[in-house]
Amino acid sequence: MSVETTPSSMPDPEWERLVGSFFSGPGAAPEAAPVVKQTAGADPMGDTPLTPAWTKTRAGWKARAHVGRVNSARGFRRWLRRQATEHGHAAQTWRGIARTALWVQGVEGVQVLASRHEVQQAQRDYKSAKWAHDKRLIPGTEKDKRRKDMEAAFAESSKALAGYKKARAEARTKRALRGAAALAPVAAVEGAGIHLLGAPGGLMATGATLAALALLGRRTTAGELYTDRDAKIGDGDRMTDDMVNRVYRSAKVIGTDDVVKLLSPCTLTADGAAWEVRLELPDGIPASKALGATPQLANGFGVSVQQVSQTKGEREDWLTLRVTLKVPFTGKPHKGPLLAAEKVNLWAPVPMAVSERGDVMAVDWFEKTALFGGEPGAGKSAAANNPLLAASLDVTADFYLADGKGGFDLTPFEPIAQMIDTDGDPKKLLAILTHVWEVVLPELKQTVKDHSVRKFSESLAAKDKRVRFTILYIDEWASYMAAASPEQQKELERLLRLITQQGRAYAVIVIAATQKPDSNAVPTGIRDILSTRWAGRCMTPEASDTILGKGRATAGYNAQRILKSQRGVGYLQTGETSEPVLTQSYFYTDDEVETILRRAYELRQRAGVLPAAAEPDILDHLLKAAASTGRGNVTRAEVFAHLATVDGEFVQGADESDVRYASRAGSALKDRLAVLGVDVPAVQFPLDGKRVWGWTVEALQRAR
Ligand SMILES: Nc1ncnc2c1ncn2[C@@H]1O[C@H](COP(=O)(O)OP(=O)(O)OP(=O)(O)O)[C@@H](O)[C@H]1O
Repeated sequence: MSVETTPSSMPDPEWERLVGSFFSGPGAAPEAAPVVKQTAGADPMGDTPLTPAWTKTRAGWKARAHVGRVNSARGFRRWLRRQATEHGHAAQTWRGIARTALWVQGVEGVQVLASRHEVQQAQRDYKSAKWAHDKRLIPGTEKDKRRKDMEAAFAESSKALAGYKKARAEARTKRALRGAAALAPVAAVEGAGIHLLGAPGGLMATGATLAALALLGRRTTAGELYTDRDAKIGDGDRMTDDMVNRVYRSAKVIGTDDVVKLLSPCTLTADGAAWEVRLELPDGIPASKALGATPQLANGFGVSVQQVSQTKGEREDWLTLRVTLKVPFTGKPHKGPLLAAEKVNLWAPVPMAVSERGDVMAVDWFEKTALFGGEPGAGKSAAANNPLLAASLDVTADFYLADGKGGFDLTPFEPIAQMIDTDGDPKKLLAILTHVWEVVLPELKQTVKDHSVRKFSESLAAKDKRVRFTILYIDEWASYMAAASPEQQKELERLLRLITQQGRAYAVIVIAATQKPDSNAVPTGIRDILSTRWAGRCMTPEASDTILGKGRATAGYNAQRILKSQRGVGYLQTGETSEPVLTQSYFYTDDEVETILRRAYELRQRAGVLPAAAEPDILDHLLKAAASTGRGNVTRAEVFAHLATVDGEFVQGADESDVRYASRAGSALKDRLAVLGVDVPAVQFPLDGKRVWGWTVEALQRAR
């Protein structure tokens, strides 16, 4: 049995080990983890896992104190609420006083009353016997009889009076004894308190007396005891064994007679952010049933569905239940660790996100491919930035990037990318995929062959500089498909499938991001082989399942439940078989992205691995010539004059007439533009009072 209560801020040797090999550079190395001294023999039976060693460190004590404060505040709020009910402590004390007084008074009063009644009756009988006897003119025999009756009535009355007196005396004695019995302990405690501690002792003794009275009055007149039957975490109540069972029963996860066994006590986590408990489900109830009932459980605990998380344990009947006190991930974004890293080793796992428990989620990217999905604004680009920026700081990674949306997300990567398309142009994507398939992959395969190994590895990378990572990132594949012709679509799909299937062993990391993760967005065949999945907020459970796999939503991993306010939150599934974990990705602002990429550029410049600047094409020259006029247009003569300075073909021959030169240069220009697939016919416009042929900057830019 163990309770993991290590908060994110706590030293975590596992994390230190993980990042130890990941970062390098001054200031990048994480501080050495505080040494936690093991006290030998403190736990010979090994049965005290509830007190992890870190709790004895300074930070551990601090965390405990925080938990103590949270618990006290919550306890006080609960106590205040209780005071307004008949279970309030004042009400209990009054009931205790009344009950003690009743006990002291006892039941003898009834006997006293009865004997008094008897006395009254006997006296009435005596009076009437005497009245009958005192009458005159009564014959002697009758007189004697009446006298006897009167004397008997008198004797009865005297006896009744004596009985009454005795009953009253007895009642008094018993009351006095009970009164003494009730007051003696109070007096003794008070006396001892005052004698030993003075006034504070007296106060403490009074408190003890009141507590004893409250204890006597804890049952209401109807006989009810205070219970947490309706207690809910959302109302500030603490999680209890009873509460967990009640909630699982009302959520119909277990039957009314079933009981969930708690494998650990219900504990408030060390950071005071959540209640946590490990539990065992009764026989015949699979964990998936509990995972699918999260909304009902949330209802029972009085919290929102985002606050309840259940994680399957090592066994089918084990679960870890966590109920957070606030909706998680609505605070400040998590600062990414790359800001402090001078360079990165992509062979080590890349920290991507932080889980609800504050654990760092890192992904080992070798032999991995990934799909990032979620509605617009879910945080896909921000999440995908984590592997991209990490790769940028590893000079052995080459970038092939394509953005089908034609946005600006990838523009900062342009200076370090081997090939990039930020226009959503299927022709350019085709060129990228063709290059990766026909040039990059054969070279990588050759490298593996040369070393007679099966695949790339870190040790091979140390021996041969040709062992490099290839990052192929495609944002919004669906937009490319929508713009491509049917032949292009087929070719694009074929190439992407081949690269994804064959590239894994050669460190080709294919990452796709999509707003609408259906088969149009990423072809099913390709989607199925993308091993790492990140599902941000989705419109429907079906969309969530498209990213994470069929049946995940009903099993509790439903990205539709992610709130809009939970920025950058998504289920991260790091392998085909692993369980998705709700995480919030590290977030890098635009400025931070720029800072990291500037560092990446310098790193690559020093290592001599910057991509060769692409040769300007004929359209670039036309645009340059047009820009240099400052008029927004450029004449044919000006274009030819500029081209003559950069390209020999446009130099006028010594014996070439102006007309012949214009015709030859004109057709050369037309041919060159046709090779680029660009068609920008010359137009006429007025210049210095004449009409001349040329191009406007606007038309040239449109063609680009
Ligand atoms: N991890 C995060 N932490 C905090 N805020 C985030 C996080 N991720 C994203 N955001 C916020 O959400 C906004 C949208 O993120 P992002 O551009 O990554 O979404 P997207 O899913 O890629 O959107 P689109 O599909 O339109 O490109 C960001 O500008 C940022 O403000």
